[in-house]
Amino acid sequence: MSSHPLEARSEWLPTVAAANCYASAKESVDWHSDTLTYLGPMPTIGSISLGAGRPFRFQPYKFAPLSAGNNTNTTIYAIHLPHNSLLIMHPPAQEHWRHQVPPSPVHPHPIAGQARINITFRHYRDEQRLDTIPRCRCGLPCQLRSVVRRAHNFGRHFYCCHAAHANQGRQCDFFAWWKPPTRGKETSKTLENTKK
Ligand SMILES: O=C(O)CCC(=O)C(=O)O
Ligand SMILES: [Fe+2]
Repeated sequence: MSSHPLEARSEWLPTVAAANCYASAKESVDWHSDTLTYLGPMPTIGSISLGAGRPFRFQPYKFAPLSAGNNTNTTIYAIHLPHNSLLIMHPPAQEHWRHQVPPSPVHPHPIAGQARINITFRHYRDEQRLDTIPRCRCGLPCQLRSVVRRAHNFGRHFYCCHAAHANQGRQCDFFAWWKPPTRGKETSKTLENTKK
């Protein structure tokens, strides 16, 4: 059941499982929010941990609204992810928070030892497809993100150029606010070039 107006209206049915293998305690994932391009705004992500236990850290963005028990936006929270555990990142986990798996001591597993496998289950939304996502001036599909570094428009979703990773660091200045699909029509139109 969706509870946020921007969440997918359809039932959460994972269409993608993405696996990460951390061979040892040295392997880590730095601070980030998960890319929203195919998930759409306000996704729910299920995350299974297998093998060595590792800490998982999360921290609200500076301008995220404070909630009860969240005293300052610099607080870093850590939870232990043991073997065979399920972590569910509910909305607005990606828009208001960032997360990481730091390089830190592991709780070894009797068979896997230091190794940990993480599988995230993600629901790619019907309307967030390669043929509906806008293309930037480089001619490549855009990335969907939300505003995280400014108080103004905090949390608002936008498309931007994602060419740099495939284009030797070069990218264009394409910008377009994400617009919810009109009811009954699974399209993602955008409001191009309005100010951020
Ligand atoms: O390994 C984990 O528990 C999290 C990995 C992660 O953040 C990701 O794949 O986006
Ligand atoms: Fe992540």
